[in-house]
Amino acid sequence: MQKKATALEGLYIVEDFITETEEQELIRAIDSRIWCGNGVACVEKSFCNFQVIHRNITDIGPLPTFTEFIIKRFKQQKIIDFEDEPNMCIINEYEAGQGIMPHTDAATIFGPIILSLSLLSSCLMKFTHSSNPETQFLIVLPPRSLLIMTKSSRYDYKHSISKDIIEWFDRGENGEKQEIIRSRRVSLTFRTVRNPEVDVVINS
Ligand SMILES: O=C(O)CCC(=O)C(=O)O
Ligand SMILES: [Fe+2]
Repeated sequence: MQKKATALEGLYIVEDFITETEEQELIRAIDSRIWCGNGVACVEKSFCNFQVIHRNITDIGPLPTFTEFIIKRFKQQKIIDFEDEPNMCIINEYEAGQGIMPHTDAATIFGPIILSLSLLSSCLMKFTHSSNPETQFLIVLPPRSLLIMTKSSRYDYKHSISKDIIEWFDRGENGEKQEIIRSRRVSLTFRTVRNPEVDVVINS
C-alpha cells in the first residue's frame, strides 16, 4: 500500500487501500441501512452522521462502526495525524449517469484533509482551478482506492464527477486512451467538522 503523489499539488492516491472482501462487507453494511438525502444536494442518496437542515450542521451521532477499521488504517498508514481524526463520514451513491457538480468542500467548516474511499465502479474526478478554470487535472479513482485531498487541491480547486456513462482518460503511454464504463459507485468521504452546531454552507 503506497501513497502516490499525483500531478496536482497536495493530491495523493492510495490504490488498494482496502481488499475486495472489505469492499463487499462495506457495501453489505451500507446497503442494510436506510439511505437519506441530507447530504450534498446533487447526489440522490447519501448517508451522513451530521445533518444539514437550513444550513445548520448538527452532530447526529458517532461514525458507524463499520468505518472503524478504516479510521484505524488511516492512523496505521500515517495518512492522518491524531489531531486530524475525521469525525464525519458522508456516503454517496452514484448510479451510472449520476455525478457531482464542481465544488470545494467548505474551508470554514471542514479541516485541511478530505479523504474519499471509492467502492465498486471507477470514475474520473476533475479538478478545476477556482480562479483559472483552464487549469484542470483528471484523476482516475479506481475501486478500493483512497483519495487524499490536501493543500492546493483541497482549497484552490473545485472537484467534480461527470454524469458520463463512458469516460476516457490518457494512459500517458503513446497517447493511448483507456475507457471507463461507469456503473454503481459508492464513496465514503471522511472529513473533520471543525465546529459542529454552527450555521454553515456545506459546499461553496
Ligand atoms: O464521491 C466522491 O468521491 C466525492 C464526494 C464529494 O466530493 C463530497 O461529498 O463533497
Ligand atoms: Fe467534495
